Amino acid sequence: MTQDAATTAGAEALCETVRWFAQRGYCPGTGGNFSLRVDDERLLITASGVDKTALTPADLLPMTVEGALLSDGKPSAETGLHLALYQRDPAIGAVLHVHSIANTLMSRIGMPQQLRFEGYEMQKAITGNHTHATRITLPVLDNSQDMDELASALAQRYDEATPAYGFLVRGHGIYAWGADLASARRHLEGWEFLLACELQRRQLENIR
Ligand SMILES: CSCCC(=O)C(=O)COP(=O)(O)O
Ligand SMILES: [Zn+2]
Repeated sequence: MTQDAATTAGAEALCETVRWFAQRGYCPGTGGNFSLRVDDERLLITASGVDKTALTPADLLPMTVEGALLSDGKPSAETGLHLALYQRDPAIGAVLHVHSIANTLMSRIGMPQQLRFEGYEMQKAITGNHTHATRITLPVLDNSQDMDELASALAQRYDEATPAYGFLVRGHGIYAWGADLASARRHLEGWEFLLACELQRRQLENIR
């Protein structure tokens, strides 16, 4: 597929964002997957199993929002979740998924259905939040190797996930999205900071 200038620029920007996270340890063992909406019908998504620390546009595959692959290659094993989000909300412009120690552990300790955050200035990184003095919630879905099952669990909890612009998958990682790449990245950085703070606070305060 030949790409127009906007798609080429979007691919470069997505790769820069992926490398930024990966080089900071958010994508160990090729973990994580990333996508960017190109227009109403098409998106770019990372190929499966590639090293995210050195990602280039050649590692991005074009596909339709309905799931038809538009080039050769094997798209992310978690493509189904990305598609479910783009299909659910045409305003979603980018979806980012990473694996960190904080997001993996925080979804397991006490097996929560959601995590609550209160009192952190960083809460303002999540669109719609203007103060630390409120409580925000991040839903936790049980992990599954069946993307249809995960997508249907997400559909049932979508109203909870909407204001969070994200959700955790238990023992697995976090998904975050936004209207564009910059806001998706801000949401992901914000949630990762909040999760790392809470994990460390629990350790320091001996909370289970
Ligand atoms: C080695 S991590 C296991 C797979 C995973 O959870 C992930 O995010 C990466 O899968 P992909 O097919 O997108 O490379
Ligand atoms: Zn994953």
